[in-house]
Amino acid sequence: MKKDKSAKPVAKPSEGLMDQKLSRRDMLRLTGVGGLGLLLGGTGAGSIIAARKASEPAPAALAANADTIPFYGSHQSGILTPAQNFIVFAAFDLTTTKLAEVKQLLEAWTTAAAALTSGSLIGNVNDNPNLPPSDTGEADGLSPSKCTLTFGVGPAFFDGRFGLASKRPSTFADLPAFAGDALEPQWCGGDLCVQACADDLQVAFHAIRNLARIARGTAVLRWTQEGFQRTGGADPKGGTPRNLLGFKDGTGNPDVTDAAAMQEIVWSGSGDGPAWMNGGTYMAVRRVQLRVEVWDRSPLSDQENTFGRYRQSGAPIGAKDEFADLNLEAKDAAGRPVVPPNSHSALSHGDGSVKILRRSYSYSSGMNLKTGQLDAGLLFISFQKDLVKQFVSIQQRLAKSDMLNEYILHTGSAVFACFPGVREGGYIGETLLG
Ligand SMILES: C=CC1=C(C)c2cc3[nH]c(cc4nc(cc5[nH]c(cc1n2)c(C)c5CCC(=O)O)C(CCC(=O)O)=C4C)c(C)c3C=C
Ligand SMILES: [Fe+2]
Repeated sequence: MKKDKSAKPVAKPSEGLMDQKLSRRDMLRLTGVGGLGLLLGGTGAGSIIAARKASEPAPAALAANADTIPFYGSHQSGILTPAQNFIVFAAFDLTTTKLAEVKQLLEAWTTAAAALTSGSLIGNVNDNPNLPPSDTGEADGLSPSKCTLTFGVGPAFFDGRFGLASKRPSTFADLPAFAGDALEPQWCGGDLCVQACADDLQVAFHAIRNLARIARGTAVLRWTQEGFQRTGGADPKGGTPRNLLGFKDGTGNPDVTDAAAMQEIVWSGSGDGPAWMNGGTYMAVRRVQLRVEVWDRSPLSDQENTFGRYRQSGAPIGAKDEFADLNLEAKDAAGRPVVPPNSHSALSHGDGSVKILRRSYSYSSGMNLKTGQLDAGLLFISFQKDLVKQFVSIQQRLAKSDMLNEYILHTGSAVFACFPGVREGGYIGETLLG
């Protein structure tokens, strides 16, 4: 992570608050005024924005670096972006009831996100010995690591607090209860979400930590979950990653380079809902615990029948190639379906007309001290233009009769409307709040 040259004080030394000697009491007073005032002795948004001089390159201009994913664009990054190695997912609750403060937060997050994804330090107070640095520092010297930050709002955002009830997309609501759900409130919901993905866990953690810090006084963390896939270093060929049940996971995903397919499956367009979501998408998040100990005692043939795919190759049962089409009509010599109808692949595929874009990560959160079992699983994330027609219809089929249900437990659930992309000079959520 490079030092942002503009991190020097904008004011002349004798003029700026940042250059005055401050007593410990002054500092406590300044840092106690809430997140957006933290670091800054004033509006957080204003001071963060002051961190980059107009003459210096905007973060998008730095995107030439192969390690940088552009932050600005017509869609948010972190959706079609090939999955990076790590995720730190964070859901936030707003503590303010003032819409102006929410807007101020999203403006401050925009400036911070542009810096975080381009590898710059946040803010202009990083070398004043008398103030807490505006960037927490753990990513100093690290590359941007393809960091993406994806922002969304939950259905609760449209309750009475901010006068935005009329802007709620008509079908945007918490997911219905599904058979077998074992949801725990600590892994559910949120007014806002930030999905931080990067090829380095410390870079992704740093992003969430600093966004949470900036939010102080306006929003608080509600829940977080870290996740991982195999790294590019361990799998330089970049094959389909395997989940913690040992199976390739992502094979049947639609092609993200097919713009027409993405328009059909992922992006909300004109006529699909409110204009403020044009170019946005809806995210479903499910924290799914895996009963790995039970799975590990199951014979290979049971495991393969459960997914309807071979473990080694990832090919559908009866086929050789990982990417062969699922043939759900094929029968064996005894007239039985080759791919079990209650297998995960058969049920999630259905008749093939309803698709979603999955972008999940494995997680490992230690162990259950009572049972001695691992708390490991899948942070399932999917993007779709219509949660009800796409995610809910598939999950209803799975919840009813998926053979995989014996080995999984859905413990967390949330949905978010992910805004369209941010234009340079604009801010996250501008189409809704502007
Ligand atoms: C409601 C949506 C889905 C949930 C929840 C879900 C959970 C889940 N999935 C796996 C592992 C695999 N899923 C696979 C395919 C697959 N899964 C879904 C949907 C949900 N999965 C879809 C739409 C598909 C693709 C179907 C198709 O059209 O081919 C596979 C097979 C390989 C692949 O295509 O990725 C695996 C493996 C787990 C472990 C899990 C919850 C813990
Ligand atoms: Fe699946």
